[in-house]
Amino acid sequence: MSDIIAAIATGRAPCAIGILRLSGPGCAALTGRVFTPKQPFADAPDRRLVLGLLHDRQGRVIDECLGVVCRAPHSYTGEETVELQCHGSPAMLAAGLESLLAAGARQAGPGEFTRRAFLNGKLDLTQAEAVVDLIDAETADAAANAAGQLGGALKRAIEPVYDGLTDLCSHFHAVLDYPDEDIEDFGAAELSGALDRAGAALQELLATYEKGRHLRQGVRAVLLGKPNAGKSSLLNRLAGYDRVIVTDIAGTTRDTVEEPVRVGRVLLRLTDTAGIREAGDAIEALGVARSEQAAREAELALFVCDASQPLTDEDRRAIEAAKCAPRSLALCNKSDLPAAVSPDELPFDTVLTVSARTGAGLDALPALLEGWFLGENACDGSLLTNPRQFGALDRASRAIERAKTGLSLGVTPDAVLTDVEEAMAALGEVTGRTVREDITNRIFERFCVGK
Ligand SMILES: Nc1nc2c(c(=O)[nH]1)N(C=O)[C@@H](CNc1ccc(C(=O)N[C@@H](CCC(=O)O)C(=O)O)cc1)CN2
Ligand SMILES: Nc1nc2c(ncn2[C@@H]2O[C@H](COP(=O)(O)OP(=O)(O)OP(=O)(O)O)[C@@H](O)[C@H]2O)c(=O)[nH]1
Ligand SMILES: [Mg+2]
Repeated sequence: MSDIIAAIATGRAPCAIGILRLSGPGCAALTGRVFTPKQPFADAPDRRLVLGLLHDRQGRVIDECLGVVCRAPHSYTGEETVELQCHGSPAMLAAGLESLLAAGARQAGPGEFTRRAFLNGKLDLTQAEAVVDLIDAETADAAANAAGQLGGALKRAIEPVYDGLTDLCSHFHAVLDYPDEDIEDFGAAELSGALDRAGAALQELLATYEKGRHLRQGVRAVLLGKPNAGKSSLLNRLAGYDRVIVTDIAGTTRDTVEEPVRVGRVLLRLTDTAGIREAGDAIEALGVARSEQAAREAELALFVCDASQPLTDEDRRAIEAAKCAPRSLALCNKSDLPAAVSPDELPFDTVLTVSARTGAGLDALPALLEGWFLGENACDGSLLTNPRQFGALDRASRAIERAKTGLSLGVTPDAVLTDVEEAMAALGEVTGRTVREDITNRIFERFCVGK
């Protein structure tokens, strides 16, 4: 039987409401020793807020707050749970927590509430991982996809594949039980059809990962150009505030600076770089080297030129660096000044004429980037976003491919079976059916305390 855990479930800054949370059999009675509504809290009606006084370890009243009991099994964790909705003073919440710990609760570890929900079958592992993704979501689309997975979207995509493979396994076991019969007698075509379906379903899911990754982690993007082109001005314009220093001195930015920037529905992890030029001193040389490194690591390069000046060799060097990224586009900046560069001089499929100073032309960027990186997805949880899940599904898919090849080459049924079982184990790691404890530990470590 599990013990009673307690934690502050809300943030560490003063705010309107702060929540203390407990889970474990008997937690209502335990809470009743420090939280006193009119009726004893242990007898409070299920899932109904009651008003009462919260006492610290010394018995002093430190808050007037609301408490609620959710009795097992109808709670988030599946156990008896209690929440105290207090005024949001971090100091008072800490004193309240201490009081609960003194009454016999234990400080909850990171993700321990959700771990209990997982262990009690309230959530599978895809849903538990969606909880962290939801908390970490940096865009509404990322939240929508995580909410879909919390609702079981990924689980529903994977379970039928797992069930299909379970059926296959029982066929193969039948084959193994009658070693004198030929595998053909067990419907080889049917077996390979089932493998094909499982493989195709996994491929479909794996193919969503690129967009899913962009949704969850954002797109690594870099601004490249010669000094004074207006890279830092563009970063500030996209960020919506003066994040980096802008001056008319060439070589203002000396090191790379990263800033998350939302462009429409796309989250860019945008890196501003030192202008690319023949370096004057050692620090500048390092800065330029870093700019070129950032370009190599980026998924999107934004080449910026000062379109009020003719192109130079420095521009051409920056163009070359930008072309190293999988996607690139050119921003012809300073459109508020008379133009000395025409867009078709630039060797990019996409050239936008913009002004960091006025913001002109930048409104074309959201639709463009959404098309490239998110596409027309519904954000309903159907996108695979998590590298761990991708890795395990990829292993499952490879194992199925091996089984298919084995079957077509006529290898022994037990060899094919080994591959199918490996695929099932990998799928089980995603849903949590067959996951090892060290893996679940690592997953729940990513959670915050109180979740
Ligand atoms: N105050 C508060 N807000 C919260 C949570 C919470 O635990 N407390 N949540 C969590 O961190 C999330 C909501 N998730 C929850 C999911 C299930 C249940 C629950 O009580 N489930 C029961 C009853 C279901 C029902 O009434 O339909 C069950 O599954 O049996 C509660 C919260 C977000 N907001
Ligand atoms: N007229 C005009 N000036 C701009 C525009 N964008 C930037 N500038 C000016 O150009 C100068 C250089 O801008 P920065 O943003 O510092 O240029 P940078 O590319 O970051 O330069 P380095 O950090 O030196 O590589 C500043 O004086 C800006 O005010 C623009 O759209 N129009
Ligand atoms: Mg700069």
